[in-house]
Amino acid sequence: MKFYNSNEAGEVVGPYSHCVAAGNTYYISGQVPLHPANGQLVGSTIQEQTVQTLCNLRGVLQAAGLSISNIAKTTVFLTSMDDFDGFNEVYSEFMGTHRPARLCLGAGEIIHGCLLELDAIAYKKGREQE
Ligand SMILES: CC(=[NH2+])C(=O)[O-]
Repeated sequence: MKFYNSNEAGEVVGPYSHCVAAGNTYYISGQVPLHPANGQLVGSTIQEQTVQTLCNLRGVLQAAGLSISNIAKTTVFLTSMDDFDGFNEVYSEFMGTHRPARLCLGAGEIIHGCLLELDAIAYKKGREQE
């Protein structure tokens, strides 16, 4: 396995790595809307927080040599399903024409009062098994 961490996604907030590759499959830890530079929550609306979360996701993807097109599946946790449309608005723009599989569900509480958390599984062809 190979372990990746990104300065563009901020410090991890617990005992885990930003991303772990097992062969050609990459497991990206839950991303939240905390700013990479200072760890502070960015934004108060679901749109603002989704932008920061996806920027952090992009930072992790880049650290592992991946891009959006490598994402096979995401899991999204929202503290309120009333934010579903607002989240989708930003997520859809971020993904462009790429449409990974997805699970989206409501969560009781997310660290630091974040409105969402999102993790991802990505795939990259041609890596040696490690
Ligand atoms: C924020 C997060 N990914 C965790 O596991 O605590």
